[in-house]
Amino acid sequence: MEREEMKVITVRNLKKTYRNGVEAVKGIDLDIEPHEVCALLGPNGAGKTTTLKSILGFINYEGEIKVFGKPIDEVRDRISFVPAERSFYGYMTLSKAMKFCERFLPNFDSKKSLEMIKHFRLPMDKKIAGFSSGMKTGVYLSFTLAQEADLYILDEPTWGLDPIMRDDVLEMIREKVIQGKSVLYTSHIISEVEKISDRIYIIDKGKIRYSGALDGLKEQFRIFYLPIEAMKKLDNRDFSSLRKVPNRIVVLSKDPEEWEELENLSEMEGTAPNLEEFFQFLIRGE
Ligand SMILES: Nc1ncnc2c1ncn2[C@@H]1O[C@H](COP(=O)(O)OP(=O)(O)OP(=O)(O)O)[C@@H](O)[C@H]1O
Repeated sequence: MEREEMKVITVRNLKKTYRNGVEAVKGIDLDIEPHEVCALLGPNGAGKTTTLKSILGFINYEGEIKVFGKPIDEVRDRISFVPAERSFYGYMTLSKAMKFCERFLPNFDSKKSLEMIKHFRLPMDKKIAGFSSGMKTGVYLSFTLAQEADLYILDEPTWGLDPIMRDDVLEMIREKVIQGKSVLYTSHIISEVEKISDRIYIIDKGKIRYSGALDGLKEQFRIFYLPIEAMKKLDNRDFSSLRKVPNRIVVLSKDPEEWEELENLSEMEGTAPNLEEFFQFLIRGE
């Protein structure tokens, strides 16, 4: 218990079934460590937003969630977030929304926010409802990242941004960790996750399919390309994952004892997977 209190977020057996019967999250555990960028990576509809909404206490759920060892309502002042829906400021102009933030967001740094608004080249006198999706993302980031907090929870923080702005935002996120803060964010863009995350949770169909440090992947797994005939020799074997590509079977194996045998069959050394390959295996593996 004492060790768990050291964690930034602990999620235990989180389940969420919406009223329409959709089981969006089916019993997941998360441990978000301090001073890390942790990514929740998954395809559309995987349950990422539902997980963040549960952590933020915006929806009812089953299971246990603690943030800084406490229920979320006791630590809200230490958290800043970008929500999935970017419609909160509705028909306010950006300058009016800014005044709203100055009044209601704890530890809000107006100067920093203005700098970011300038960086995103957002017009102060126009209504936010008329902004493009990338501009709306810019608005929320300009408010959220200008708030002094210990934990940043960001739902798709690069949604709609052009590649240059996207890179800038990734740097801003990384910068938070350098300053000693912690970040949990969702994404379905693998290259982004690879660039800035220390730890990843891959989620699909409401379940965690992989969790661990990004570096750990390359040490733990090997990929082998085998001729189709080799498949017979592998019958009834329980590999981490198998995929078919034209004329080849691709095997992802976590068992070092197996690697030599697979190397002989493929007549090639196994390679460490990158995140893209690994993700394809988990999500599209057979
Ligand atoms: N309010 C809701 N009512 C009913 N079903 C919902 C609701 N919100 C989400 N869902 C469903 O729950 C599942 C998980 O959705 P969620 O938004 O958590 O996924 P996601 O991983 O964030 O997806 P995306 O990357 O597309 O935003 C989906 O099947 C979705 O249709």
